[in-house]
Amino acid sequence: MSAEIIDGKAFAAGLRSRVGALAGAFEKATGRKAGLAVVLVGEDPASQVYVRSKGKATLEAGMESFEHRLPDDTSEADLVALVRSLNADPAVDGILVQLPLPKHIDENAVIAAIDPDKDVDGFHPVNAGRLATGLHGFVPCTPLGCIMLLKDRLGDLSGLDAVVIGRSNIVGKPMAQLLLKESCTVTIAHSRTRDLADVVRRADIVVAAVGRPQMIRGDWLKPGATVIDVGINRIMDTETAKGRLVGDVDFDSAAKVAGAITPVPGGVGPMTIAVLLRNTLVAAHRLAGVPLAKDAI
Ligand SMILES: NC(=O)C1=CN([C@@H]2O[C@H](COP(=O)(O)OP(=O)(O)OC[C@H]3O[C@@H](n4cnc5c(N)ncnc54)[C@H](OP(=O)(O)O)[C@@H]3O)[C@@H](O)[C@H]2O)C=CC1
Ligand SMILES: Nc1nc(=O)c2c([nH]1)NC[C@@H]1CN(c3ccc(C(=O)N[C@@H](CCC(=O)O)C(=O)O)cc3)C=[N+]21
Repeated sequence: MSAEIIDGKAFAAGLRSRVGALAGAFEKATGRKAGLAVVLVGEDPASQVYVRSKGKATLEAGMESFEHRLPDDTSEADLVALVRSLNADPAVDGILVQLPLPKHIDENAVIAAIDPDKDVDGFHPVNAGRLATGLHGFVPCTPLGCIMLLKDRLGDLSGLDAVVIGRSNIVGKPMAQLLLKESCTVTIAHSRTRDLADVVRRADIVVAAVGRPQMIRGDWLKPGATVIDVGINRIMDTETAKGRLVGDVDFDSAAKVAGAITPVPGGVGPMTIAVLLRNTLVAAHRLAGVPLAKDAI
């Protein structure tokens, strides 16, 4: 058996073009473009790549992109002051502060300073609380992108056994909340989980968000399972002696057992950016008081 490859890149391209069309309609209705502000502190090369691709995608969708690059030694107070000025800026609908931040800055303090109604990452405790209690709010981009791919492939997820590996605030926990909302039976595994292989073997849906290259192997999977690989790990390829990107799942062995699997790259990553644009467009409509049909995107 060989798994179907879930083409996140193609799905994300479709989502981006739908967002683009609605962004055009928003501009016509309001006379201004929806705007996303991205804040990057420091020179981390991976973060710089992400921020550049977010900016490019924002412009391509017909939205305004505001990039703020701050030096590594920026103080927490200065960063919070910038966030507050973006909260107050009527041209800015969405605010994203790229993580991780330098060690001397308290990430929670910065996230808490973001206006929850501009928090398109969905990281603010108010939005986490809204998700946990079933209220409308912003949902973190990566988990929301994963749910879109799962529903596209499986339709109704109700009653399925789902295992999420990882319990971070930005991926694992909101992912589990979303699967619960879809009426899956959800298990959250983490570094203290005993016999992870045994937990994974029960699952119809496996979401891997660990940060350990190729950790989840094909022989752990239930045959036919749907595997969503969130991991982004840069490793050195021993054969070519070049760096390459791999997920948290050992793709080759998993693809022999799974029913469907997302690749890395080209799976969840592109969805994260497309959902970010979607969330920004939703924020713009709410802030401008322009209605957007519930299932428009
Ligand atoms: N595609 C995309 O758009 C995105 C990809 N990522 C990628 O997803 C991965 C996870 O990111 P993130 O959630 O931020 O990472 P974190 O490091 O915040 O969390 C990792 C989680 O994995 C758990 N874990 C670590 N080791 C093991 C183990 N041996 N067995 C089981 N669980 C383990 C940890 O458990 P514990 O809590 O016990 O420490 C923790 O809950 C990374 O590769 C990251 O690069 C992240 C964001 C977006
Ligand atoms: N405030 C904040 N919000 C985030 O959403 C956020 C963040 N901080 N910090 C870092 C992580 C990581 N992340 C990714 C986004 C896109 C790809 C992506 O597009 N990946 C491509 C490959 C890109 C490459 O080649 O490097 C792919 O998987 O195909 C990956 C990872 C968002 N994150």
